Amino acid sequence: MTTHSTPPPDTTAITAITVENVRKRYGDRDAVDGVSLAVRRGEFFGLLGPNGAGKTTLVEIMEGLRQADSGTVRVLGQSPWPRNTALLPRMGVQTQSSAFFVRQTAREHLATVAGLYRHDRAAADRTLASVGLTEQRDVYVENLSGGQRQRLAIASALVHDPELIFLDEPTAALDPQARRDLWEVLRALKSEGRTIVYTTHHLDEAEALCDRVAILVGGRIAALDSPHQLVTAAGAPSRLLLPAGRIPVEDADAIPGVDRATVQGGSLVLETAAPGKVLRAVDALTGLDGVMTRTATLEDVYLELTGAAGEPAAHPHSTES
Ligand SMILES: Nc1ncnc2c1ncn2[C@@H]1O[C@H](COP(=O)(O)OP(=O)(O)OP(=O)(O)O)[C@@H](O)[C@H]1O
Repeated sequence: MTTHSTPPPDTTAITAITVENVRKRYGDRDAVDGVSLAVRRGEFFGLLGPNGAGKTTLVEIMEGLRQADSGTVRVLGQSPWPRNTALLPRMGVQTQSSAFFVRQTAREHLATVAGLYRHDRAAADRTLASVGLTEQRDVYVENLSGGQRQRLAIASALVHDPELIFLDEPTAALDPQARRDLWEVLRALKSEGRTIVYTTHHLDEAEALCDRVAILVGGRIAALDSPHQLVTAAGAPSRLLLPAGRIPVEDADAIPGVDRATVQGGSLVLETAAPGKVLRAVDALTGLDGVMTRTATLEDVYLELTGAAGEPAAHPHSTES
């Protein structure tokens, strides 16, 4: 009898990164404590979690900058550790401590980085323009503002046209307009089919940009799903806001469907799981002029999961990977 061994399926066409049961310990502290996840090709994948949750450690393991104690990691079908030089041209990495050639202008710096990857000056100019630094191209790196430097760090991660991009809090030092401009740059990168792994503390940003997010707490995944699914599954209450004083708080509390009524910053806030019913009741009482509704956001889910103590939630929303 002959036996046919079936080759393992080639998942590299659909999966950019696979992390299986990865652990990393520093002294007696588990920085990453048995994390498994898969990032799909072309996916905008967010990594969220409080300070010290293990995000940077996990990302550095994926990038091949740090060795896991145990578990397996595959990036674009290859192991990133020991330092895999074949992966470098295919990955773009922006970190919180990106290094610059400080005695160069922004343009010279980027052309130097492009040159390391055998890309030309035109690539440097294109990328400078895409992050809104054309006007600063002749400014020495050391004379750039914090936000401009951050944009140069992002440009340095993009200039060689990588298919997989790691960005670590890229909008941390950006003003609101630059932040929105960067969102457009990132959306364009995604629409070109690139995979983006995005660490951020801005939950609005994760909600606006990411296809899926993993919320890390204490080195473990507390939730992993699309922002929409996480918000829907959490069943967090909606809020109706009325100008304070329009209805006494006690009366508002007694409206059927209202879970809690409070006064916050000039508004009467009604928390409810039945916004339609409460809206109709408010309409009957005072009309709907000046009434605003706020649905639950990823921030509500995040705060519930991470809690004040930052301990892992007992019941993860999803462990899908
Ligand atoms: N090189 C190191 N040596 C010892 N402990 C470390 C080292 N790097 C990180 N840690 C510890 O591991 C834990 C996870 O840190 P990590 O930087 O991965 O968290 P993070 O989620 O990226 O946090 P932040 O949001 O503050 O950047 C923390 O308790 C941190 O103090």
